[in-house]
Amino acid sequence: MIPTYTVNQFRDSFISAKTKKQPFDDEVLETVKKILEDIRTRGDKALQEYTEKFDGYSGDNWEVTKEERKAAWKEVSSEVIESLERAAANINSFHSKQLQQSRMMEMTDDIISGQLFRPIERAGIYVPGGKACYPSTVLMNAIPASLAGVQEIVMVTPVRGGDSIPAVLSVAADIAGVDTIYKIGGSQAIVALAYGTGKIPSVDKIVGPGNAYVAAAKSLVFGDVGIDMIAGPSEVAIIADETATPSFVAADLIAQAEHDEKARSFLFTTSKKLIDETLVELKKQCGELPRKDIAEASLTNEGAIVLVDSVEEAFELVNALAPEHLEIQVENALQHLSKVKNAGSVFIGHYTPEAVGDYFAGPNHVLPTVGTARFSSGLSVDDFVKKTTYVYYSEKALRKAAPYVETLAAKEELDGHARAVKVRLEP
Ligand SMILES: NC(=O)c1ccc[n+]([C@@H]2O[C@H](COP(=O)([O-])OP(=O)(O)OC[C@H]3O[C@@H](n4cnc5c(N)ncnc54)[C@H](O)[C@@H]3O)[C@@H](O)[C@H]2O)c1
Ligand SMILES: N[C@H](CO)Cc1c[nH]c[nH+]1
Ligand SMILES: [Zn+2]
Repeated sequence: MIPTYTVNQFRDSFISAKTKKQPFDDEVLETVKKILEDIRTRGDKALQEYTEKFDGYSGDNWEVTKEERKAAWKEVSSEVIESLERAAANINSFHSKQLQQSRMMEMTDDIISGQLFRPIERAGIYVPGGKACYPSTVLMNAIPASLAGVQEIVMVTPVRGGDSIPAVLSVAADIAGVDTIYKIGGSQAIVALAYGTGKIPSVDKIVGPGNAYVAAAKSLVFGDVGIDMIAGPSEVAIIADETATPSFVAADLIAQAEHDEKARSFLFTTSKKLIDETLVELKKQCGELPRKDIAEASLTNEGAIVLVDSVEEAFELVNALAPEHLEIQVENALQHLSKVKNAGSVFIGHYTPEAVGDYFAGPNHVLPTVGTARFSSGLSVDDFVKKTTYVYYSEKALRKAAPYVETLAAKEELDGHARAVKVRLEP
């Protein structure tokens, strides 16, 4: 099952530059480059061929119709609808506090400066669908976009067998304010959203998690469109001491591992006893799991348990790892929050499983992975807002600034710049 490492072995295997994980390999990148060129050249025809090849859907009409979206509500149970609506309310409430107004930074008679906050006009959201169905990811992607005031939210997600997407995704899309849904997925969907294909309109920014093909496509289209991040497989790091409950720890490691064979679940603990008991629990709990094979492969090949000398040492390793999710299951957990430097999202105490954040608590679950939490953040309203600065100077203000601007322009040997000031102040 999940291997144990010493602190040094863990550093060498997971943190050192040489062994650091990449979200996709060269082979995936080459495949996606070909798909990109082909779709840019042949548009809808190529999109249809790739969608048939990878997702088994051969039709050439990808939009989920208004009638289908209406009918979907009848296929979803009232419990699921209520859960989605309650989750959406929490996500909405958390993200609404991220909204910012355009603002003036300075306002005198002679100088005005500030920032205009404007929403992106068209956003594309990717909802993964290869190995599981993620209505929660519809909410997490689309609610911040809706709150930001995005004019058109276009969702893409692959069919999962048959020729339609799961009804629950359509219901979640309605709840979250998605305008249009296309049943396309993988790198072909990202390329279609980036450049348009005839039937699929292009967007200004693409957000959302996905597998290696999706990540590679996002990296290739970046620049022509905006992206939120290049995400790798899901991750959780748990810091636990002797007060942690082995069955809770094991459950949380498994909850991440069941996403994907490549998902990464780590336990850093000061307690040898907790390790022994967690290993027993992992065996027991995996046995009961429908997605047992995925979880076991993930834990065995990508997971790690590390016995540390102190909680401080655990934080040092976690900050170097910069995991997507961090759980702190130690005594007085809240008091350790200030030790967190690098993590996408933190879950504090014995009764805050990451799963409550995945679905319900309010913070976003689209988060930086594979160490990118060192320099980036999870999805938020900010991802859908552009900030344009503005400045006004009166003649008097320009006169005061002129010597400094002219000196700097001269230093850069840009006489035209100096002239643009001088010409205005000449008698
Ligand atoms: N961070 C988050 O918020 C979050 C949420 C949900 C899921 N995830 C992660 O997202 C990932 C989802 O991956 P997934 O595979 O389930 O769904 P996915 O929708 O990202 O990928 C499936 C698509 O990949 C394409 N594909 C598959 N094999 C291919 C091949 N050989 N060549 C070219 N294209 C191919 C197909 O078009 C298919 O539709 C998982 O790693 C999961 O852990 C993250
Ligand atoms: N844990 C995932 C992000 O890594 C998000 C998710 C969606 N559904 C369940 N979990
Ligand atoms: Zn999850």
